[in-house]
Amino acid sequence: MYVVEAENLSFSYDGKVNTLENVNFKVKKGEFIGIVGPNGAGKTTLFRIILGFLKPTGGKVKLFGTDIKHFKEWNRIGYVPQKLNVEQNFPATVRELLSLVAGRERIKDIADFLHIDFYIDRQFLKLSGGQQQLVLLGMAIASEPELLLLDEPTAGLDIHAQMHITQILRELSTNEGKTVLMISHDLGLVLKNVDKVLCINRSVHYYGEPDEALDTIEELFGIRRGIKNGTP
Ligand SMILES: Nc1ncnc2c1ncn2[C@@H]1O[C@H](COP(=O)(O)OP(=O)(O)OP(=O)(O)O)[C@@H](O)[C@H]1O
Repeated sequence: MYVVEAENLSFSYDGKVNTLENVNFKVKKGEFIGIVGPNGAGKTTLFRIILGFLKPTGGKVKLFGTDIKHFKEWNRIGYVPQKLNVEQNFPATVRELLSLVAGRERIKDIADFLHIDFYIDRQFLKLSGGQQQLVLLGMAIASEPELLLLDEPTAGLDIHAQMHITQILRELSTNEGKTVLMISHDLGLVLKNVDKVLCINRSVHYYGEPDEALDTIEELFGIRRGIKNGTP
């Protein structure tokens, strides 16, 4: 059984233009998948479909073997948004935010695991971008979901924060068998850390091991290497 399966998945916002067209891919338990593609490629749209916010206009998506039309076990899925959309003076501390989704013991476990304990009583909005991302990840994993979706979790973070988050995602997939889907524009980070790359631009251009993904990705992004096969 696969954790996520897209079969000839298509989606259109306006009934005319397909934002996603004939998308096919399968994700096994414990896999760490990097989703890449140009701006407007349909990556976030794909997430919205997997999260049940949008319905496929063609084909289907299965979660844990069940057609999404009939899927009800949403607590098996955790979602990490790019940022928390709250008022500028939103006063909650990290602990208060975590207590919305976890009991005292679980908060302690999460804080230890993510190394966020030393700022747990600080106001969320006064934390750095990297610290905020870890808290959002903490909220998403509080209910121990089996599938985690992350929308650009390392955007705008420095190299240290990027590595910390990626290392945690690697650990969640390798050691705890969580399945992780991560949208990212950071090709270096994706190619170095994931099990498989899903390269999408309306349809799937590449789905497989990172080693062989580079040519397709460069083509898709219109990047030309200075020297290829010895010729400039
Ligand atoms: N609510 C909406 N209504 C109509 N069109 C939309 C809506 N949301 C997104 N789109 C369009 O669908 C296409 C795909 O958008 P999507 O946000 O899925 O791309 P993306 O790959 O996540 O892009 P980015 O890398 O810029 O975040 C774009 O052309 C976008 O303008």
